[in-house]
Amino acid sequence: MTADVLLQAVNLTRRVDGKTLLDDITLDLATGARLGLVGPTGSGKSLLLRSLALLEPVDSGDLLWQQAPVANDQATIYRSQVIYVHQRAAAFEGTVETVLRQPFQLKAHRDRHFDRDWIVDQLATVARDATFLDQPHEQLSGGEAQIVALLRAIQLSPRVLLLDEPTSALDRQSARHIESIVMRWYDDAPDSRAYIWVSHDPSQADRVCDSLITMHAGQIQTRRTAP
Ligand SMILES: Nc1ncnc2c1ncn2[C@@H]1O[C@H](COP(=O)(O)OP(=O)(O)OP(=O)(O)O)[C@@H](O)[C@H]1O
Repeated sequence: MTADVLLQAVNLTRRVDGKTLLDDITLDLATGARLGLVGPTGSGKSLLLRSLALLEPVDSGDLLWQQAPVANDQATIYRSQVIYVHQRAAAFEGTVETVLRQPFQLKAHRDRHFDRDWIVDQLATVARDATFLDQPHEQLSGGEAQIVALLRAIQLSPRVLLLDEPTSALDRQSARHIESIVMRWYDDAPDSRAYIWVSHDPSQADRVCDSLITMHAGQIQTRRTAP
């Protein structure tokens, strides 16, 4: 099957206080891509991912979604297709179920409905049962909060996940749980989905990525196929 280009960054550049933080970044993300983003601390990985998620501005360059520039009035639609997952999940009030239901109150997701059975099925793959939904979110462990953050995103069926070190603060088992949720989302529709995964863990990058981009000082240094 031919891959379709979903997301394209063309010559993205970001400068702050005379320092170039992103330097002429060009990359494509096609359907089926499992792209790893690696590089030393401060090389610009998070900033790039956040720029792709429209969470940070750029000074120059273009961002294209399915070959068309992302116009200001399409940002909401774009954000429902391209979801950024932070390395530490935000804290929320209320139960896990309340937190998972919240996105459906937004205008952008009004045509969708919370699917409790689907969530319970997902939780089973990470050794949690339905009672997990009744737990207060603020009492969850870091790993559990990250599971909720991920399920909150993927229940919306995004085409692209931008995963910013989603397991860096977690123990090994929790990290594997996060990986299994992402893989399940990807494997459900690999011909229409893709992700970028920032990781400092080479064995994880080998496990979850097919190709790797290495950043250094705001630039793309190398592009290669994962071993
Ligand atoms: N909004 C911002 N305004 C100004 N400087 C920023 C901003 N975001 C990031 N930076 C700077 O840009 C550089 C790259 O930061 P970034 O967080 O993207 O690095 P990183 O490669 O993700 O690092 P790490 O692996 O430690 O997470 C750093 O010097 C950082 O201080």
